[in-house]
Amino acid sequence: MLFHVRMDVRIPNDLDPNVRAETVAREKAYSQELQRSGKWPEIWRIVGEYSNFSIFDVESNDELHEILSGLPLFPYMDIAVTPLATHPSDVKA
Ligand SMILES: O=C(O)CC1=CCC(=O)O1
Repeated sequence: MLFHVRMDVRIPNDLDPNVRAETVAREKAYSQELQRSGKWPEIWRIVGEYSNFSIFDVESNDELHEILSGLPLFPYMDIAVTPLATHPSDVKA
């Protein structure tokens, strides 16, 4: 199952800088492990924003929820999920 996910990162300005750096480093490692596994095949920075567009390829809504809620930056994010279906005009389908 494919999902388009938008993540808007909203880290509070008063968060301790060491906690911020450590959380961002854990986020990168968590994300890269999922990218290597194939579950997070695309991640793109949205130009001019501390946000990304990502594609997830997972087995279920529950699996996506588990992945997203496990993001180290999850407490500091607004997340919007869009389920994707095959387009009838897609030449690859
Ligand atoms: O910087 C972001 O867009 C948030 C994020 C998600 C995965 C990652 O490494 O950073």
